[in-house]
Amino acid sequence: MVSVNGQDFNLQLVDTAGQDEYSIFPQSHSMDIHGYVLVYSVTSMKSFEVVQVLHDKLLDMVGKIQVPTVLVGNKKDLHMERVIKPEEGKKLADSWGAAFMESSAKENETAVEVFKRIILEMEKADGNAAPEEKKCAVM
Ligand SMILES: Nc1nc2c(ncn2[C@@H]2O[C@H](COP(=O)(O)OP(=O)(O)OP(=O)(O)O)[C@@H](O)[C@H]2O)c(=O)[nH]1
Repeated sequence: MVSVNGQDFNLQLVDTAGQDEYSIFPQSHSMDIHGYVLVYSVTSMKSFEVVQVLHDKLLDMVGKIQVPTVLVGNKKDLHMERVIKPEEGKKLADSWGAAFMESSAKENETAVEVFKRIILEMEKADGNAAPEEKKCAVM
C-alpha cells in the first residue's frame, strides 16, 4: 500500500525475469498492467540500450503510442562506475513522455519514490478520476 496525496493505492507488482534485447516479451506483460517502471543501471551502457529496446517492444505490444512509464537509473550510489549521466536518462524519458528519476536500491527512500512516481503517471493517464482506493498493477 502506498499513499500519494492522501490517497491509498494498492500496488501489485510484477517483476520480469532478467531481460535482454533478444528476449521475447510475453503478451501477459500487457494484460491488466497499468504502468511500467523500466530500470537500467547508471553503471551499464548495455542496460541503457536494453531499456530502449524494451520500451519499443512494450509499445508494440500494448498498441499505444504512450503508456504510463517511469524510467529509473538505478545504482546512483556507485559514483566511480557511472557511465550514464542523469541528463541522458532525462532526455530519453522526455522522448517517451515518461517520468525520470535516479535511485539506489540501497536507499529505501528512493525506492518508495519510484512507486509514488508511477502512481502519479498512472493517475495522469487516468484523468485523475479517482475512486476512494485504487488497485494498480505495475510491472
Ligand atoms: N551498489 C548498488 N548495487 C545494487 C543496486 N541495485 C542493485 N544492486 C546490486 O546489483 C545486483 C543485481 O540486482 P538484482 O536486483 O538482482 O537485479 P535485477 O535487475 O532484478 O536482476 P535480474 O532481473 O535477475 O536480471 C545485486 O548484486 C544487487 O545487490 C544499487 O542501487 N546500488
